Amino acid sequence: MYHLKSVTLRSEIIEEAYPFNLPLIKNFKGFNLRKPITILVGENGSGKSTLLEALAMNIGSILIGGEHLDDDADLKPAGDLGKKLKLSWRIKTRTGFFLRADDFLNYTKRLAEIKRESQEKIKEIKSRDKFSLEVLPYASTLYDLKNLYGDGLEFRSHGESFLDLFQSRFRPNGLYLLDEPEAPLSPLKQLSLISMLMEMVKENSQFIIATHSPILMALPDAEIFCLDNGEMKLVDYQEVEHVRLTKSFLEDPERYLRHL
Ligand SMILES: Nc1ncnc2c1ncn2[C@@H]1O[C@H](COP(=O)(O)OP(=O)(O)OP(=O)(O)O)[C@@H](O)[C@H]1O
Repeated sequence: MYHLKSVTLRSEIIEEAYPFNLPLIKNFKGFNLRKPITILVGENGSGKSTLLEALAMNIGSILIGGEHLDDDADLKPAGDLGKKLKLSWRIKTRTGFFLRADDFLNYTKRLAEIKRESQEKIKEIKSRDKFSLEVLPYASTLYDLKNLYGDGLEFRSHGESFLDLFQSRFRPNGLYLLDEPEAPLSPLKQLSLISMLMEMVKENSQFIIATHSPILMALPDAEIFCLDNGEMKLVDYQEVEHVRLTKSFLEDPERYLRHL
């Protein structure tokens, strides 16, 4: 059984500033989550990330690769919107995370830094006193990193390490908010991601995914909301602009290119 059931507004919106001035938010009536996977599509700037961030703030999700949600000043407006949202749950879960592909690079870099700093610290302490217990916290950090990520995300390509991260951080019964997870992934690896998500759904996890990828939009067991024109509308896969345009372009790229 998946977790989040519906999102509505707690009170009327009277604020004028971002994000309340976005057409999507001005017209927001709420939405139901009737499938384990909810996909948000729409033009650039339609408000997908804003909505995901507001949900993450309301839920108190762990942000992978960024600061703690409450410490990230950029997320303050989304937090204000988050407070206005009323979430109803089938079964509330505290498992899960919020992942923005943009944060991911910082994350692997930061992990590599922590690893290097810990190794250097251990070396430095041991050069002073071979048996010092001061090494323990650093050794424990290295141990945790190895346990979570094996020999290191930093030795893998972006796409590979991104998938590793999913694999190592997914837990059953979680709610996962993913913002454009396709960003570092080849089409083949997007299929791997689909396969991973399908496995996680079998383990009672739920996903809300903002994406521009026609491949990810084809995820089975998903409902697709299109956020264009300031409204949230349920759409069929074949109706989505990204799918229609990509298909038509690939059939005959010249037809488009000669007009550009
Ligand atoms: N901190 C901010 N202050 C003011 N406007 C903002 C802020 N963040 C985003 N916006 C605006 O809000 C609108 C929606 O942005 P959002 O990032 O939610 O769109 P999106 O649908 O996720 O777009 P994309 O597909 O390009 O990622 C955009 O017009 C954007 O410029």
